[in-house]
Amino acid sequence: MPDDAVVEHAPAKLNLALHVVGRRADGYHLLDSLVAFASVGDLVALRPGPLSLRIDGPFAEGLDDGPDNLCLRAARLAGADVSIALTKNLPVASGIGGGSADAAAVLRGLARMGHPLPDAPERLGADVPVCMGSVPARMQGVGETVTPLPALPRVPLVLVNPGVAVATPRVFAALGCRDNAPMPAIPAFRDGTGLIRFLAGTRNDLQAPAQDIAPAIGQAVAALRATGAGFARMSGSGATCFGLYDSHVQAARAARRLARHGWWAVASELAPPGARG
Ligand SMILES: C[C@@](CO)(OP(=O)(O)O)[C@H](O)COP(=O)(O)OP(=O)(O)OC[C@H]1O[C@@H](n2ccc(N)nc2=O)[C@H](O)[C@@H]1O
Ligand SMILES: Nc1ncnc2c1ncn2[C@@H]1O[C@H](COP(=O)(O)OP(=O)(O)O)[C@@H](O)[C@H]1O
Repeated sequence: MPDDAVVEHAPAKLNLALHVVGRRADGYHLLDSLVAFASVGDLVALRPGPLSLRIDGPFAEGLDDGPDNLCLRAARLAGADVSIALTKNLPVASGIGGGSADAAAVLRGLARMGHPLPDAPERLGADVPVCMGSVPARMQGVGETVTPLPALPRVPLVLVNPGVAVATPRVFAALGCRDNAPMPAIPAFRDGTGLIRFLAGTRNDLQAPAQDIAPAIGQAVAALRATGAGFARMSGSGATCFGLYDSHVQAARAARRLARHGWWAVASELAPPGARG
């Protein structure tokens, strides 16, 4: 029987740099972030039918498939009745935007099925606008200002999650200073070395407060460096960390070593534009 599913890849979002540069009156923080996407991600498949959600995949357990799931919230925002199958490959609530990526993938898929994109997708989450395009971008404001950047080099990387949950609001609340300097101007990068040189002059302002809450994050970053990463940092509000490597062989070997700690560790690469898994 032919399958009429519309399939969308929901790539992991990486905050390669994340500067917190202020705070709005409503408590949301103003950000300045270099966002990229990895080739690893979740998968959503949409089929015509009454609104429903089925979840499988390595991180399906523990993720609620009820009405608050971001896939269903996205479909409701678009006013669409659709049957959604989500393959959850990314750890939940871990700083790589899995929920936002899923919501954006549902909206993209619905657009392919003829449903107009809803206004203000940021109502679903601060990371949804950048996940809509899933291309490298400078993200500012509270996430609603997205400026696409030229393609990044396809740098081999490893994502590692030390298995600790850190709640995003708690990390923001633990920030020492909320008025930090913005990122420097972002040049075009010819290779991974140029990208790493730039990142060395940037920060993730959420890493120190997240590490105070969950010291395993510091251990994960140190372990990435010990496996030869030329650069390692936490993404978003954590706890997932990334390391950038010279080669895919080195990244694959590092992921195998890091997994021996009992951590989720996958080798991937910075996704080329248009990559859809
Ligand atoms: C920190 C970031 C950086 O990309 O990534 P993650 O760690 O979530 O991946 C995002 O801004 C998170 O985006 P998202 O996870 O969609 O956040 P939301 O659900 O909108 O907000 C969760 C909570 O985080 C805090 N929050 C979020 C975004 C922001 N700019 N300022 C904030 O203070 C608020 O307390 C808010 O109630
Ligand atoms: N489809 C989904 N995938 C992941 N998380 C979801 C989803 N729907 C709702 N959530 C909820 O959204 C929150 C943020 O999840 P996620 O986007 O994975 O994390 P983060 O914003 O830290 O990268 C979690 O508390 C989770 O329970």
